[in-house]
Amino acid sequence: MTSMAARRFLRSFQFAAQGIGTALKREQNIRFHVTAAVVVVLAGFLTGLSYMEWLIVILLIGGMIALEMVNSAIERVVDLATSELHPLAKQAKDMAAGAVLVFAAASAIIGLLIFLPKWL
Ligand SMILES: Nc1ncnc2c1ncn2[C@@H]1O[C@H](COP(=O)(O)OP(=O)(O)OP(=O)(O)O)[C@@H](O)[C@H]1O
Repeated sequence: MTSMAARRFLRSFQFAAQGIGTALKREQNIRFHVTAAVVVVLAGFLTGLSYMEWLIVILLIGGMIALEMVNSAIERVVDLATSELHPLAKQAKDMAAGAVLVFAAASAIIGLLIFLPKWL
């Protein structure tokens, strides 16, 4: 990689890190997901998970936080596009929120399928 390309890559990385920082600072939902992730990881250590189960848990935690950040980004873009009430603005925000709900429900079910048999 040329030093120019490396610098550009590093800058993109810095902007992404700023995005994560902003999300943590401004979005209560994302702080909730991060807290929930810490609880799940602690529960994973206490319960004892297999290699595959850890892979799934890490994928779900990362996916959940990433999707919540995309949802927050969509909310901002919609608010930037219009300050008026518009049916498309509502559809965009509600679909993004719905996507978060779908992934959260799937994650919760998979989490229960992984943890419950070990606890019962
Ligand atoms: N510009 C808009 N036009 C039409 N409906 C909107 C608009 N902005 C938000 N809504 C709708 O109003 C409802 C409440 O939105 P609200 O603004 O309270 O939350 P949000 O912007 O979706 O998220 P947050 O509370 O995190 O800012 C949602 O159904 C949302 O889709």
